[in-house]
Amino acid sequence: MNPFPELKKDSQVVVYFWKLVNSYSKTYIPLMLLVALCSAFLPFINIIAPKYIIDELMGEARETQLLLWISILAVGNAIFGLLQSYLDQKMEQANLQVMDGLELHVGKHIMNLDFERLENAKVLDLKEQALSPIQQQDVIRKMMTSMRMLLQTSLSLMALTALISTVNVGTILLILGMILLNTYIFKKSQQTQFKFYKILAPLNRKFGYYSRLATDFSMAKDVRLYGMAPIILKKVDAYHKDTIRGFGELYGQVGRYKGLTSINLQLQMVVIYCYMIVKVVSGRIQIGDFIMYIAAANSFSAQVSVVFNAYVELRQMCRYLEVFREFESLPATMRSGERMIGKLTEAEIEFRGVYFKYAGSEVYSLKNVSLTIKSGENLAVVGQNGAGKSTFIKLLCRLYEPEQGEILLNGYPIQQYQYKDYMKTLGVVFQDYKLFSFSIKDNLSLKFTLDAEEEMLSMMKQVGLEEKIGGLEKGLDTQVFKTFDSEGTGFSGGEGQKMAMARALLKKSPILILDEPTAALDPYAEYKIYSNFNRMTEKHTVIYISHRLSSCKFCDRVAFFKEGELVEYGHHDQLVKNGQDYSSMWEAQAQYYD
Ligand SMILES: Nc1ncnc2c1ncn2[C@@H]1O[C@H](COP(=O)(O)OP(=O)(O)OP(=O)(O)O)[C@@H](O)[C@H]1O
Repeated sequence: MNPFPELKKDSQVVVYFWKLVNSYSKTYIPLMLLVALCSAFLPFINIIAPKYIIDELMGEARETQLLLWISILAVGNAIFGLLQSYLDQKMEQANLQVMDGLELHVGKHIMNLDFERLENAKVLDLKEQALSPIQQQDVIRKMMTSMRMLLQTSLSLMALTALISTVNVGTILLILGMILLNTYIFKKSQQTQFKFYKILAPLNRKFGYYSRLATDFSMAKDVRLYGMAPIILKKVDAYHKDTIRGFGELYGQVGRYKGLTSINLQLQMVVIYCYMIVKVVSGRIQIGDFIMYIAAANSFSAQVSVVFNAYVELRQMCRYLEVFREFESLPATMRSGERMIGKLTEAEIEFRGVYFKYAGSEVYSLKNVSLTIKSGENLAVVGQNGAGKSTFIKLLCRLYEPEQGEILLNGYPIQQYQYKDYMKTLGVVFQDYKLFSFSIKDNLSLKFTLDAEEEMLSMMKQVGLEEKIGGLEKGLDTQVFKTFDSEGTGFSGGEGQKMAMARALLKKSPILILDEPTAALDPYAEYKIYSNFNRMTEKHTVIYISHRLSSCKFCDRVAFFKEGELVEYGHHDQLVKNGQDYSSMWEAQAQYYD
């Protein structure tokens, strides 16, 4: 049997995390080494000093010698104790620093993950399996502690082996044999826990979702109006039953393993005591030696157990952390090119024979789409629900990659540009835009300068939020929502949409994409926005999706999508004249405006 299976793989995991830990706290590892050194040599005072005290008591009983050994015992323990508690407290601080750093590390990784992966159940389960051991089971700290225990006990063991060998090498072999057995039992118990945990991860993800349903304010309306509480509670109850049953089985098994380990240890001590008593009775060792060897054997046994258990635990932690590395190394399918964009004044977009279908879907959501949007042009994208309009936008925003064909910006495929640079060229308002619980200023996402504040206020006026902001005591510094500030402000659907529009316009990107930008606006606000629209967007190439065809009139071109295909393309008047689907849709809407 190979006692060190997969040593190479584990060492790589350990080295990777050591580096990671070190990058977040420079003191963590040196402190850990110092604690290990202190803890390795502390047991010796308590093993050796009592022997000399007893020898002295059994012999000449000199007061000075007795006092000396008792002082060594007391002062040594006190110094080590103080030092250890000081180091432990420093370690706690360093540990907090590391944990915060890792949270940040994980957060950054998730924010940079391909968007497409965030809707893949397997990736989401992997994410749960990777993150929950770090966030909830303290795996990194356990790994580092195992490393420390390995180091400190190895040092202790070297010294203890030398000490015990002076009485009998066989004692060491006996202890080692018993401990190997215990280690095997410990390993089994660890494997049982790991298997259970893997089964639990997807269940936990579901439970997390159900809990959010119950507590998330944004869901509260639907939950109440559709009487969803019993369904949610039923699902939570089923989850609880499953997990309680699973934990019951797990604890039963782990308990049996612990019982076996304890029986083993008692047996081992009985054998050692008998052996040492025989030695004392036959006059081969003194009482002082008996006490010292028993203490040394006890300590040796405990330390070897710690070494093996620390090794098994370290390997087990590596299993958890491997999953984290697997998650972290999910390849980015989004290519980022080398081409820089710089400050663009012109932005011409071209779709060339683009095909796309969503992962797991048989049907193409976009089929052979080709069109060119000239720099500064306004394009309206229209079509029935599910026609492919948002997909067209998502591909342009690089949330997904086309399966066939190309999308070009100023003549170069968009994948050839540096990803971050490309993102700067887009100002987007999605249908499900989000406002954050930050100040209005932060929501508008500009670095604060005096000019920027004036610019923001002027934009607020253009989008029709002037009165709203003017009525707020703290103006642009007011918090959005009341999550962290009871004086925070809420936004109606239409006001929120105006904020999202202002944010996109303030980004001053050459391309502006608006997905139903006025769906939540009242007719007066919509009229106001549209009468300003051409002036507000004159420097942009604009693409916007709308179901209100009246708004297509002021656009340079209209692209009409049907079942993923671009079936009509041209100016509004021309498409109305053509008498096809667009014109039918126009007439259907126009009758409500007559
Ligand atoms: N994430 C997804 N996974 C699988 N299929 C999707 C996904 N998103 C959209 N689809 C499908 O792709 C097709 C095009 O959807 P898309 O959202 O682009 O339509 P749309 O024209 O924007 O519709 P709407 O007017 O309702 O917003 C639809 O058949 C839709 O069901």
